[in-house]
Amino acid sequence: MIIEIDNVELYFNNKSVLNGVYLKAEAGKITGILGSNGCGKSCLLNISFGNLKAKYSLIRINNTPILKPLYQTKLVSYLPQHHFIPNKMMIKTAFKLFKVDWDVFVNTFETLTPYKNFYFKKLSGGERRIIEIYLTLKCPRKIVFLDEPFSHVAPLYIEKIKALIEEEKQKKAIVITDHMYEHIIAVSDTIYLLKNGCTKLIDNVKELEDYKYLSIGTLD
Ligand SMILES: Nc1ncnc2c1ncn2[C@@H]1O[C@H](COP(=O)(O)OP(=O)(O)OP(=O)(O)O)[C@@H](O)[C@H]1O
Repeated sequence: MIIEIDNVELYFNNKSVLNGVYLKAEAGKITGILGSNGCGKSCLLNISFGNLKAKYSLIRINNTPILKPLYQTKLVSYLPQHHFIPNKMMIKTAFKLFKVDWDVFVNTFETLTPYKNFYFKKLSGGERRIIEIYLTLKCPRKIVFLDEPFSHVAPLYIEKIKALIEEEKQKKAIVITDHMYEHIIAVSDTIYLLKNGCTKLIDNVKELEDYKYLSIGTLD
């Protein structure tokens, strides 16, 4: 499975946000997007998922244009930047809805074992995020978009999430963005820098310094 996001143009009140985006993600690879605050990363994921309408955008899957919002195809799961599971939903209900096995989950995240019958509102922000990331990654969808999965998550859990991402990439196309650039660089097979509304394919991570995303010497 190959997904391409092409020719995206997005404006808010005549201000251009995206104007020359091309991004390709494929099963077996993790595609990372880096970029500074406000450069349009979340907008790009929302446009790709289909819940934000751009002036122009073209999504192709295996070379075939997708003319309806991607979320209507049941091919994609999406972790937005903010909590998306309702406060009043029970955790076990969410696992059932996403068709994800609770017992396998608690094998990896033992400390969350007592929470099966809790409502989401009873969890800390990070605990909630871990469950949302896990459900987004593990549910039976072929394309996964992850917007800031590492923020608000403790270092040990970040390592577990990275391992899960590596595991899931074998059968899924995963697109990921986060400001924790070291983790994005570590997991990604392909990296795009989003800058001035355009994506730039990064061949060598030192280019992240040349394009002034990172200070010179950061990666030494
Ligand atoms: N609904 C909206 N109306 C007007 N402007 C918006 C709207 N949503 C986003 N923007 C603007 O679009 C730009 C891109 O926003 P976006 O959230 O995609 O950035 P981002 O790269 O994800 O940033 P961050 O890393 O800080 O989360 C920003 O300048 C933002 O102010």
